[in-house]
Amino acid sequence: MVIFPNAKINIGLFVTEKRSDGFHNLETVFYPIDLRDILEITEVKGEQGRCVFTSTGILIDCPPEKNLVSKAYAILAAEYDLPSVDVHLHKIIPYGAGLGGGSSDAAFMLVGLNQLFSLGLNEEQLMGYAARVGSDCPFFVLNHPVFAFGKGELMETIDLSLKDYHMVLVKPNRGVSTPEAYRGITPRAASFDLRELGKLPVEQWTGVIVNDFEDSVVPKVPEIEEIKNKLRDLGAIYVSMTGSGSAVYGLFHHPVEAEKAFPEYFVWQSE
Ligand SMILES: C[C@@](CO)(OP(=O)(O)O)[C@H](O)COP(=O)(O)OP(=O)(O)OC[C@H]1O[C@@H](n2ccc(N)nc2=O)[C@H](O)[C@@H]1O
Ligand SMILES: Nc1ncnc2c1ncn2[C@@H]1O[C@H](COP(=O)(O)OP(=O)(O)O)[C@@H](O)[C@H]1O
Repeated sequence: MVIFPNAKINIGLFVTEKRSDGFHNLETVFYPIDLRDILEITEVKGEQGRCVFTSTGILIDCPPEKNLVSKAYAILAAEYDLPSVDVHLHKIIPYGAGLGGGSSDAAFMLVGLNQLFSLGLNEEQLMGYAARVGSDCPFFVLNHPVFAFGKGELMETIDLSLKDYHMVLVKPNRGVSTPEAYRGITPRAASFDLRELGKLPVEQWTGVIVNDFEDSVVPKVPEIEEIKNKLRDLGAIYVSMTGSGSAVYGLFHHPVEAEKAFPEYFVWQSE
């Protein structure tokens, strides 16, 4: 089985409260984008409970057994008699980026195993297992635009489409780890109800739809501000960092020559 886990961007991100469990409550919109990894799951016949993980592409900075794909397998294998599998990930989505790539790989692994071995899990059950992998993992089970709150695991579907816009995504060479980014945050109340995002024209998002991580992350990765400025110079009508960074996206009315503008960085553009 070959599947293609996709990335997400955050549109607006308010970190509203530090919780007693050490996590933070947030309010954000998760929006799926068509930047994808490649994940191949192969059953090893006659064996049970073992997942051998290999990867190519971007080198992931953690051992195979710590990979979120292995974690997803282990969570299901603890409750179901799963045949052993060989899993190969071709990593294309940058990490330390705020694009949720690892969470997506894990969510697709859960969904893939459910299908491959006919486990009969419904969406709600899959989201429950995904929540044990990470806070933004359940989103990738749904994979349509949502308003997310709580730790990011609670979601309401929203009506929002960016298909009329061209998106350019740029990731500076330096990444940002999620726990480190949360450490720099001072929680504050949300200044806009992101459930209503679809009603606000993109042309009016600047200054209203903000990402609370930017204040603490940008001083550590000054390239983010340079990229935002360059995207604006290229004609972007809205620019923002996604998640805890360090990737930045811009929305345009027309396609632009982004690879030429950012030869030193990872660049992806929507079709
Ligand atoms: C910041 C966000 C915004 O969408 O995304 P990314 O930038 O990572 O993509 C998410 O909150 C990231 O979710 P995720 O990457 O799944 O985080 P987890 O693995 O659950 O948690 C990693 C660490 O981040 C902190 N954390 C995470 C989520 C949350 N709501 N509050 C937190 O304080 C905790 O320190 C936790 O130990
Ligand atoms: N399949 C995976 N893809 C990417 N990163 C993974 C994966 N599995 C585990 N990780 C670990 O997760 C870290 C990335 O998490 P994070 O910084 O939250 O990324 P992002 O903010 O881009 O979603 C990596 O540094 C790596 O150690």
